[in-house]
Amino acid sequence: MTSRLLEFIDLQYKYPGGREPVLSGLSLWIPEGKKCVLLGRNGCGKSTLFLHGNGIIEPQQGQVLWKGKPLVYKRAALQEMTQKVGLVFQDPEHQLIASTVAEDISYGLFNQKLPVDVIREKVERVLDAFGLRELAEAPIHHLSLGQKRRLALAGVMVMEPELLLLDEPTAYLDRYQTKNLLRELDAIHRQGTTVLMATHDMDIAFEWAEWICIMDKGRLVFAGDPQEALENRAMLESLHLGMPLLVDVWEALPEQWKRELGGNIPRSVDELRKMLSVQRVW
Ligand SMILES: Nc1ncnc2c1ncn2[C@@H]1O[C@H](COP(=O)(O)OP(=O)(O)OP(=O)(O)O)[C@@H](O)[C@H]1O
Repeated sequence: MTSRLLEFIDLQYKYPGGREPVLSGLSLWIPEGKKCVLLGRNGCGKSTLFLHGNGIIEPQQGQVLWKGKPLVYKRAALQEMTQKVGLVFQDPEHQLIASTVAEDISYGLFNQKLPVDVIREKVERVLDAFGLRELAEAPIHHLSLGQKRRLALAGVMVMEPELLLLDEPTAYLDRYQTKNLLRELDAIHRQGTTVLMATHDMDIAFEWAEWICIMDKGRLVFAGDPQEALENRAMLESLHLGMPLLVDVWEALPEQWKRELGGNIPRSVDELRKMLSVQRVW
């Protein structure tokens, strides 16, 4: 049975001065070891939920559980949570605090009071893993947005979190950068980290995720695997999420081809290409 790594139970949250609650009875859980996507339109509360995920925001009502145990809202326990649950903000400017790349990556490790040689070794590893070696001494304000985003992810991954929360990581990335990021996330996932990405992009969700959660108006409206989400076409369209492009392509294929291909919508263009070449339909 899949275990629940992080679980939100009946969360309610209204920002001070806000008219409506942003989260109104939201319950969802993140299955351990899966690549998960959180979908929902602008302003439905995805970022607010993420801020509950590692204890930055304390629920006004409801509970957050980590491996079945309620979060403890005390300094030491929260510091531990920010190590276990890495949060990458949508805007890297909200995340980067030190003056150079290497300093920024090491910041959390110094907070953990690790020995200097251990810190140095971890920073070196992450500089290589994220292709930041040549920028190690660069001032942060010299970096491009794409480099800042890469650095924000590196600064979180150096803490070796068990769960990685990414808030719209593909916003403002071109197709090439998006593909690279998804490849990086696959590598992170293969090394044992559970990943949850907030996005509006159905194509990414369908191609990449193993588990999809959909929020609307501060509540969960769907949780399940991507194929199951596609069976709820009316729901996806009513939430203005639309269908992945591959579904439209699939639907345009002749009925006989679809039958010969086994009736399952391919998850990526590569998969479609493979199916078509195996079946020799073109
Ligand atoms: N600090 C804040 N103070 C007051 N209201 C806020 C604050 N942060 C967010 N909100 C409001 O809460 C609602 C939910 O915002 P949130 O950023 O959680 O949604 P989201 O689903 O992540 O949106 P997006 O997809 O556009 O990033 C919005 O109406 C937003 O204006």
